[in-house]
Amino acid sequence: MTTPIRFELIKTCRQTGARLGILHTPHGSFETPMFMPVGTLATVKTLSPEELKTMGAGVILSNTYHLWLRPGHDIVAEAGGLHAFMNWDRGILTDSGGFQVFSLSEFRRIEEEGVYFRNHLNGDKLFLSPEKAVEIQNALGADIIMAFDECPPYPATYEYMKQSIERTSRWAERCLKAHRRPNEQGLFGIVQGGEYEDLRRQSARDLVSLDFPGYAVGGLSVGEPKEVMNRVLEFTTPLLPADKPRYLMGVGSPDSLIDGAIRGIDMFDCVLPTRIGRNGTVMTSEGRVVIKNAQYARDFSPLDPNCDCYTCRNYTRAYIRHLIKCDETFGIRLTSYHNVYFLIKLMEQVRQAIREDRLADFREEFFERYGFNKP
Ligand SMILES: CCCSCc1cc(N)cc2c(=O)[nH]c(N)nc12
Ligand SMILES: [Zn+2]
Repeated sequence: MTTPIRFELIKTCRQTGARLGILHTPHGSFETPMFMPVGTLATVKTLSPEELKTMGAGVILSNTYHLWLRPGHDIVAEAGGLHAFMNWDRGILTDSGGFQVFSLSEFRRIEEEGVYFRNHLNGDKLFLSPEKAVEIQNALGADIIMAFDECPPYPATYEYMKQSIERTSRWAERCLKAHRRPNEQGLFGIVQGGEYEDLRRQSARDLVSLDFPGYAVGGLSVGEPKEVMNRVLEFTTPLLPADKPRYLMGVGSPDSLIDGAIRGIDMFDCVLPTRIGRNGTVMTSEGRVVIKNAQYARDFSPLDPNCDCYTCRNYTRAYIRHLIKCDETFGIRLTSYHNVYFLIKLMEQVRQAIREDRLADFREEFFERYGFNKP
């Protein structure tokens, strides 16, 4: 079998152990560590593919659960798959849907065969299994697809977590068997286990024995303190093969991206930049700015004086505040553009710091300026 996904390790930062790599996919090769913007319903909200390319996005995400419900994976397949449907010719990754079922739907029941739940849009009864999740992702046609997993809430008891990861491992094997396009789409396994080191080891051992082309660390960014996330990463990423890509799911604040890269993560995704952008909050090199605040009414400087994005080169805080206050769509386009650009460029700076073996120094400088070190 020719694997469609290959990770090329370029170098390791001598200061931190962070990795500089290249993720090779059927739709291009992209440097890592990378930030992947999320386009849940086949669009990164308010941004065009051309804008995403201009800012340097390589892989974007879409969502099995949402696209299954609307417009239906059969329609996307008829369009020629997600790349054709959304006019995106670079990398696409789809999540398997389990997380969204647990986070969006009520009245759910988890059984060995799969998950019974209600459609969050109309209340219809639905069932999602490892086989169905892979069937949908095979139809959507993303370059990277994810195994169907359970992401237990935080905190979860040890007993609950143990039976959950053992079922997730059985589901992972069923996903591999159900995968119909292994030469075109790389199926990643998702390590679970919460904050329990022995369960993380058990989950990683099970999944690595199945030899996936890549691995995700799941079950984080679910409300746990950042110290817990960092501790879990410290003992989990070394369990994963060094020659395979490592994807930390749902992680996206600037400090977590830097701390995740330091702990050996290559790929990140998060809805944060577009989600906070829609309520007028932006990330800048000097910390977060809530643009609606009255202090910006006569502030004719850019969102971020150290940013060269389209928004920061052409518009002022006063103008963007005005648009957001008036619910003008162009306002959230400008904040979303800047926020996605900010995280993509942050990862460029992280990669440069790895090249120069100075990621720990970069972390110190960035945290100081952003205000992460403030008590
Ligand atoms: C488009 C969204 C992708 S990431 C969603 C996500 C986010 C977080 N935080 C955890 C998980 C997880 O454990 N499993 C799965 N499948 N997905 C997760
Ligand atoms: Zn900007």
